[in-house]
Amino acid sequence: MSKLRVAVLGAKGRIGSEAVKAVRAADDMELVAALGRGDDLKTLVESGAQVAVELTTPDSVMENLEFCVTHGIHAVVGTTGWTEDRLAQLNEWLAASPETGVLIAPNFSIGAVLTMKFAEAAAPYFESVEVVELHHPKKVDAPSGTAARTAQMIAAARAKAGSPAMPDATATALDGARGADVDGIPVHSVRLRGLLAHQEVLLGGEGETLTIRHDSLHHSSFMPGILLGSRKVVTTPGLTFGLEHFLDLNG
Ligand SMILES: NC(=O)C1=CN([C@@H]2O[C@H](COP(=O)(O)OP(=O)(O)OC[C@H]3O[C@@H](n4cnc5c(N)ncnc54)[C@H](O)[C@@H]3O)[C@@H](O)[C@H]2O)C=CC1
Ligand SMILES: O=C(O)C1=N[C@H](C(=O)O)C[C@H](O)C1
Repeated sequence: MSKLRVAVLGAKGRIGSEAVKAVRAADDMELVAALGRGDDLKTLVESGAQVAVELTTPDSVMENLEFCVTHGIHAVVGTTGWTEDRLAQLNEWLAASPETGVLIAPNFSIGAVLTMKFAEAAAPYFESVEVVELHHPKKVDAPSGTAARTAQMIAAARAKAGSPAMPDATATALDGARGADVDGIPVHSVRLRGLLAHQEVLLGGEGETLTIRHDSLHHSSFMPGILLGSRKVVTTPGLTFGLEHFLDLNG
């Protein structure tokens, strides 16, 4: 069987360099290109890449994806910074290239995906929910893509269940003291030397609290998700948002 031809964009970065090693080590994949900032995207075409793993920065990801999608190269995207406008633009490009697949995964680690699903399931049963994400201090965006997605899923679950507004008597607050508001869910961002990627979802009800915590201790935690996404995206045209869609979480 022929090997899947995979390229990595952002190949010298923290997660990109780990992805290069993971693709090289996968028996069913061939690393055909490893591009950094300033490298020519035409290399993707010349190398015959079928999948581009996009692990760059929020200011680079759109240009890279436009190139990939318009050249029929599937993409597995871990880069953060997604907004409704950006997703609409990506969907426009995909509409003109209907056989191409793009997976955007706010988080590739199975534990983080499960944290999001558990938080979504638990949210309607508690009066209060807040998200705390904790990352290494070189991270350029806040809140994390994972925390933003978690908060969106919690808010949607609460809206579906008809949950009332959360109790909060705050009358005066310093700017930022109550965190960022993501669809009505407070999200707090900590940047601390020594950390990698961590998240807590705090849920509170009458006389009890539930804390769902996930820790990524090494970038290796993201690799099984990147490899799985690369294998699946080639047969999944259009936009898939969230690795959970490529996992059987009910089995
Ligand atoms: N979805 C997930 O599970 C994960 C996502 N991330 C996200 O991945 C992104 C990268 O994170 P890190 O590796 O920590 O950052 P980093 O700053 O270490 O790496 C980014 C790399 O991309 C390169 N780059 C920038 N523009 C480029 C371009 N146009 N073409 C090729 N390379 C380019 C930079 O020079 C740098 O080497 C961030 O958005 C981060 O939030 C990080 C870890 C896990
Ligand atoms: O920048 C990081 O490191 C990470 N970014 C992603 C995010 O913003 O959610 C995923 C993970 O948290 C690591």
